[in-house]
Amino acid sequence: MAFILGSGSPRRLELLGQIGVVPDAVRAPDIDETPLKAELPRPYCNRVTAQKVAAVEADFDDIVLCADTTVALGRRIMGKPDDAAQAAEYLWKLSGRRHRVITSVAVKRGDRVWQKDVVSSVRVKALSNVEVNAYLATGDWQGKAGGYAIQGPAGAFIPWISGSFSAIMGLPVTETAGLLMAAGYPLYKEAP
Ligand SMILES: Cc1cn([C@H]2C[C@H](O)[C@@H](COP(=O)(O)OP(=O)(O)OP(=O)(O)O)O2)c(=O)[nH]c1=O
Repeated sequence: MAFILGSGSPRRLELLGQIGVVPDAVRAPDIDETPLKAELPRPYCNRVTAQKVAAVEADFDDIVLCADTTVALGRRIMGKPDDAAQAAEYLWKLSGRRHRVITSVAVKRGDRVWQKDVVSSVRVKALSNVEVNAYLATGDWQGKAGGYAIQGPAGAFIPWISGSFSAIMGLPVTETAGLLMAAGYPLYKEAP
């Protein structure tokens, strides 16, 4: 049995490391992340995660883990911004409001899949021009759902969350540990 991280996200590799899990291989899934017409954020996040875990090549007895993080403002899905202008648009929409961050995690082994969605709430302070421009200049928004990352400089814009910090960052460590154990991954080896 090999453990395969089906993700190109350095955050997910780091968060797995937090619980002592080091993948035998890292394989980024290549799927179309375009939302379906009128698709709501949570079903979208769940569907994309299931597609990611189905797309990663692995031997039958390997354990594969994939996840997706989606920022949702009401019914609107905010993916990874294409450019700085879209990141700015997202930040202004999030400014002074509360939004949800959904992370779905899927673990596959053989023909079984264990999957869990974690929904958190995040409040962003009312942002100023100076704050938005300074953040955009860092480039930290690149590759981040909603155009920000709580673990980086944008942490200064977030006075309150309800939910899971690690889920907002990309991988909920509690739920991930549970899914890995369900799939038979030896997370906590018994002392001999
Ligand atoms: C909201 C938020 C997102 N993110 C990141 C986590 C994810 O890497 C990214 C959301 O994009 P995802 O599509 O979930 O993941 P990815 O494309 O980076 O990697 P892969 O599909 O190969 O697994 O946004 C943060 O790092 N911090 C945050 O606060």
